[in-house]
Amino acid sequence: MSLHPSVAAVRLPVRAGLADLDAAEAVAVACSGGPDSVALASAAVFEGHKRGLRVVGVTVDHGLQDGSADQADRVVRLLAALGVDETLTARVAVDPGSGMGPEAAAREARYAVLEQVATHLGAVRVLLGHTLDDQAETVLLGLARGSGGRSLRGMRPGFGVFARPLLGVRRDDTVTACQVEGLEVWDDPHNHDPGYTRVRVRRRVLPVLEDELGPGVAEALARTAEQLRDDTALLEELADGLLDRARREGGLDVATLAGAPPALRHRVLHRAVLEAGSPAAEVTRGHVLEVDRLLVDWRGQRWIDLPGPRRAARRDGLLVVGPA
Ligand SMILES: Nc1ncnc2c1ncn2[C@@H]1O[C@H](COP(=O)(O)OP(=O)(O)OP(=O)(O)O)[C@@H](O)[C@H]1O
Repeated sequence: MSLHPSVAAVRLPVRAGLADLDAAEAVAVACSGGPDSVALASAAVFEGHKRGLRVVGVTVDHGLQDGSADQADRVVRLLAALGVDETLTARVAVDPGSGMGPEAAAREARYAVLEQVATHLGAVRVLLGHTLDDQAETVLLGLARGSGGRSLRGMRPGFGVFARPLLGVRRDDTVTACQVEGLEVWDDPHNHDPGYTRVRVRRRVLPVLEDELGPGVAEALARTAEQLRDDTALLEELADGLLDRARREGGLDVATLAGAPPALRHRVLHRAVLEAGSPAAEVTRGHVLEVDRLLVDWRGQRWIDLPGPRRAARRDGLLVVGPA
């Protein structure tokens, strides 16, 4: 019997994503029980074992919903049935006082614990099930917020120990792959709650765009992200150099930075403000442009107030950002 195209669509990038690992190394799959990460786990077991890798599962129970412990147990059983070598459930309490929204706080806590558990299990990589649809939604959400390249570049295919091998795979394929493999997946009620902007983008906005503009819109949005990733990588590299120098010299050299193109100036200033301790969620483009005026349109202003509270000021040819 030939392989179903959706199963092949999921396995192919997983195989490619494991190709650099040596036999007997371990890879972890982060599984929520939803179709994306279940299809991912199935493909990882198949492709990983073929290469002699140990494949371990990790599921995180945030305890945010009733029955979440049962849900975690179901994922553990499902992963065992798939043939995963070992699965751990990590229970994480989300800090309500973190200043982040509950979703962002849960995500932050999840990545931290996934990395710890993976290390504990001896895994050199942690696979996440984000798909091309997730990427397209991220780009659309960013566009609607007026975000710059750093947001519109979307999710990275890899960062630290994490890898997202399904970033080029449509969600329809993960869902179909689970169906044809007879895998019972969890239908997260959050994914139906129109109170979430992402859910509305997924269920209402993207389908309209695909109807009106033709299929391939999601792929096009994902390509936008990819192109911006290249552009922003160059910008980040240049910014790194200027920020390294600023750390050595106790501030950003005004003459050098004032002569730099706006895209680079703004990037450097944004990062300098965050490094000085202004909370990311509170720093707007308006703040960055105001600090920029200290460089390119200086009319003797003494300092600029920033969230934190922090303050940016010119001092002896340097631009310094620090506590107010
Ligand atoms: N509770 C969890 N435990 C382990 N991994 C998780 C958990 N929640 C999310 N992940 C990982 O992060 C990826 C993206 O999560 P997100 O919440 O965006 O999607 P999801 O709706 O949970 O997707 P899926 O269809 O895989 O369940 C998942 O595919 C999975 O790899």
